[in-house]
Amino acid sequence: MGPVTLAFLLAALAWALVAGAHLRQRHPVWFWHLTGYPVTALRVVRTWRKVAILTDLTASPRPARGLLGDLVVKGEALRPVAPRISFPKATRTGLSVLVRLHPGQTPAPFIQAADALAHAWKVHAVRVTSPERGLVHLVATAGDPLQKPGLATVKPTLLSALLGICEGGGAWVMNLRKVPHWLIVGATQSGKSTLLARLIVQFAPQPVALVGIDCKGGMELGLFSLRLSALATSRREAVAVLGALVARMHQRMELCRTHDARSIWELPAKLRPVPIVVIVDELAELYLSDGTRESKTEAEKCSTSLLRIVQLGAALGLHVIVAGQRVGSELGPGVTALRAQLAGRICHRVNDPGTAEMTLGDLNKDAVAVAQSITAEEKGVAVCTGTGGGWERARSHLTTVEEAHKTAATYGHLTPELLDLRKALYDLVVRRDAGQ
Ligand SMILES: Nc1ncnc2c1ncn2[C@@H]1O[C@H](COP(=O)(O)OP(=O)(O)OP(=O)(O)O)[C@@H](O)[C@H]1O
Repeated sequence: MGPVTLAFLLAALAWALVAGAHLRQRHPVWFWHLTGYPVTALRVVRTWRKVAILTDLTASPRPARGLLGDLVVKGEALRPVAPRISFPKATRTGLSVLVRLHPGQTPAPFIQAADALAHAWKVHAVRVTSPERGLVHLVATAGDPLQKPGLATVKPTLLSALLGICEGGGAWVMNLRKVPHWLIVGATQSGKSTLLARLIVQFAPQPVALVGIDCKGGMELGLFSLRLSALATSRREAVAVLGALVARMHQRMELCRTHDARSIWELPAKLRPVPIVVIVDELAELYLSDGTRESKTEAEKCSTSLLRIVQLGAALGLHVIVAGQRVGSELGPGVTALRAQLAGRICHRVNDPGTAEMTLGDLNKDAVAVAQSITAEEKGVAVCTGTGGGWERARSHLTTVEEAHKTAATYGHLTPELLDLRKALYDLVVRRDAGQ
């Protein structure tokens, strides 16, 4: 090889490296389609049989026992057959494979083998779902898209909030018209309050009343006080606000009954009351009692009112979003009933397996395992339900204090007046000043 050819080859290599780096940064999806996908697809096809055998995903056409003269011989089948797979199809962030199950096979061993598949295919994660009987869908994500999340775009609709991005690259949306009440769980510093802030930023421009209950002295939700129709910063205030909301709920019931409507959405637009979203930061502050009669009574009142709102409120335009570090029965007898009514679940990093189990366990076992694997560095990362595919890993958009102030100032004039709630809070002040 002459020096000119060598120089040309080196220049071409250097150009390819620079172009590759540019493509990877500017057009990661193209980069994946041109480079990562072909290699990974070939790896999937080449390793499938071996991986299937090692992870017990095969079936044997012959029984694993036979007769040798008068002896029954038990042992491994000679030729285990791996289930058939489709050719891997490229997705924006990885690839997907459809597996046709052998008769007698179920998706369960595939869910257990997901980690082994991710290692064999050298991808970040493999998700297993079963879109129809006899089929298993394996979705592999090449890298972790939540490391440097961008922000997806969606058309804004009433009572829906774009929270961040899902692992599959789609938008993470909370839609209260579809799932009316939500539970957000996570250890301290896992990202709960940031998620609540994001929710308020998203609901602030909408014709929606926002009511805050932040018994940590209003430190988190107080940032948005200009856009909140009421803010309770202690449990005493929470009792008053929740009581007023229950009374308001009964008025709405009567209004619907008078107009033969089964929900506020069936009422004529000019009669329809404004939807109310109640946001509770740190549930435990409402339930825990120091043993005194007064604190027990307050906790019971909070528990009863919250439960009534989540049981009856959805059709009446009352929605509840509750955040807390734990949601176990140790907080009080009402918590388990409340949790059962909060159909939407979001689980950030947790300190103990029990909390992840309580938050997601009734939905999907492998969602629990994924929630437990969220590390302390992955702030804002959570496993969420209600995304269409059962559950998904997602990361919220980081809302800064400046953004919170700006939102409250910009949309403060849209705050609906809920005079009964304000009056309930005012009466408390009057009673306190009167020494009652
Ligand atoms: N989506 C995110 N992306 C990047 N950083 C985040 C994200 N969400 C939260 N954080 C960071 O994590 C830290 C803790 O977040 P946050 O206060 O929301 O946690 P928390 O669960 O409410 O904690 P606590 O229970 O102690 O109030 C914040 O400093 C914030 O900057």
